[in-house]
Amino acid sequence: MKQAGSILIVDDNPDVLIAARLLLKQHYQVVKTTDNPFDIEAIINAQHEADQAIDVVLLDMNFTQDSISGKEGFYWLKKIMSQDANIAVLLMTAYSDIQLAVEAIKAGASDFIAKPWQNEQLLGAVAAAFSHAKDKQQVGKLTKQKQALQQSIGNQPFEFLGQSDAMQQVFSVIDKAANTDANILISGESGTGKELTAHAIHNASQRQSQPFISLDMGSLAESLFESELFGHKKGAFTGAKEDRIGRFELAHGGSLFLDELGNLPLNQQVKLLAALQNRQITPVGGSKVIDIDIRLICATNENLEQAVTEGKFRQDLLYRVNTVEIRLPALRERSEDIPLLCNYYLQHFAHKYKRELSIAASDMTRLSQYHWPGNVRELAHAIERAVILSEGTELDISSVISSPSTAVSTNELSSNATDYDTFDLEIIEQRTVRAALKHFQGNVSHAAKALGLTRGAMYRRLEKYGL
Ligand SMILES: Nc1ncnc2c1ncn2[C@@H]1O[C@H](COP(=O)(O)OP(=O)(O)OP(=O)(O)O)[C@@H](O)[C@H]1O
Repeated sequence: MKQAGSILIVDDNPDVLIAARLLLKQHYQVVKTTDNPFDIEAIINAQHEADQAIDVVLLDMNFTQDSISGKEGFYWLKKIMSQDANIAVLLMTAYSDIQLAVEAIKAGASDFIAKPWQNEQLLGAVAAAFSHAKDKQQVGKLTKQKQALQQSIGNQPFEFLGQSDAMQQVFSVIDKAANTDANILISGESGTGKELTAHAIHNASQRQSQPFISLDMGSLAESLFESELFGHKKGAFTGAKEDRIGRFELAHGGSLFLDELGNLPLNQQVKLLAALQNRQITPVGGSKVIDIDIRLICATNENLEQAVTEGKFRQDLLYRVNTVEIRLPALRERSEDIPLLCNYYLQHFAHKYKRELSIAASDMTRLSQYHWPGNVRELAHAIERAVILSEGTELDISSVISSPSTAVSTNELSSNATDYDTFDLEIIEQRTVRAALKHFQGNVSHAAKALGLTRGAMYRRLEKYGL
């Protein structure tokens, strides 16, 4: 049976091309030949586009008649390696020369073979070159996977805390569901800990030593969804300068976390559903189908059932992703957790900014009564800001609760954001952002849309104002 794989033979002698082709065609699926090394680049590109990327090039060392220096071979070897580092190049020459062989291998060739060859000898060298090419491809893939993993490690989550009954219930569902491969849908307002929950599920699952790959659908331009999810081939669209591995493939063996699932456009929902049903994907512009083994975790701060009713979200996709549902309570619904969280973040930021600080009992009561519209994210930012601004050994919570720019009383929330008692644009902007968040019950995407901001721009403002 023929082996999968593509080989290109480059030699200016037509007899050599015919002999090598006849032999290798019996063993490999794709065998291309050329007597002109200037065609190499175009053939490699065409094979790539046809999803039959060249794995091995069998390359003559000397193209000009009577040339024996091997210089041309080295020139084309370097060109091939810079065009596609995954290709293994097997050099051949009629003038067997150990010194040349050593130099060729030092320059990056996979091996060296002397002409005329014995068939068995050539087959052995080509098989070794194929295995070298597979190793190179694997290393390339692992390097990309490592980069993606390092990004997730960079966002190392905080501890996941909660003593309230509501959070204990959440932890219990995580315990039960983590070890199954069930798809999980996490819902809750912005800042309630949906991403932290996704990490907790992955870490408690049997996939914990495999990648955890996330994709925030809220911050993606519509044209990028498909390529981010499934990857693309070089040249698939303008700007696709090289192959890109999609998140599905990066997460293979591990967990894929799709944040803000409600933002996925309807035409992309069909593709996601097909990928989940078939457990296979095809990169944009490619034709090769790739098997995928992932555990899917999705999050949303939208009501997806309502989105189904409004025709914005596919019912069949919702059924696919919500085998288990976890609803995270807003912080104001579990105010008994507030002291625990305040102390945890106080300790964290006091250590970070090398401060010794505590929270007075009366201030803790005020913090517990505050309604925290931005949930735990707001609490963490508020504590960090207070740690920086406090002067004594007691945490000064005036920057959290009573400064005019950050304090939010129920009155203020119900007041019109554009009732000007100040013309300070920053304060007006901050109030407007708050009012929009309140209006959309903490739904960042909706608030951003209403304000005419991208989700990224909205998050920058939330950070800036510690919301
Ligand atoms: N239970 C918790 N214990 C400790 N920290 C928490 C908890 N919940 C959330 N946080 C912290 O709050 C911040 C926001 O959490 P996370 O990103 O998980 O929220 P989210 O619900 O995914 O938000 P969004 O919908 O805006 O993406 C993070 O810094 C996280 O560490």
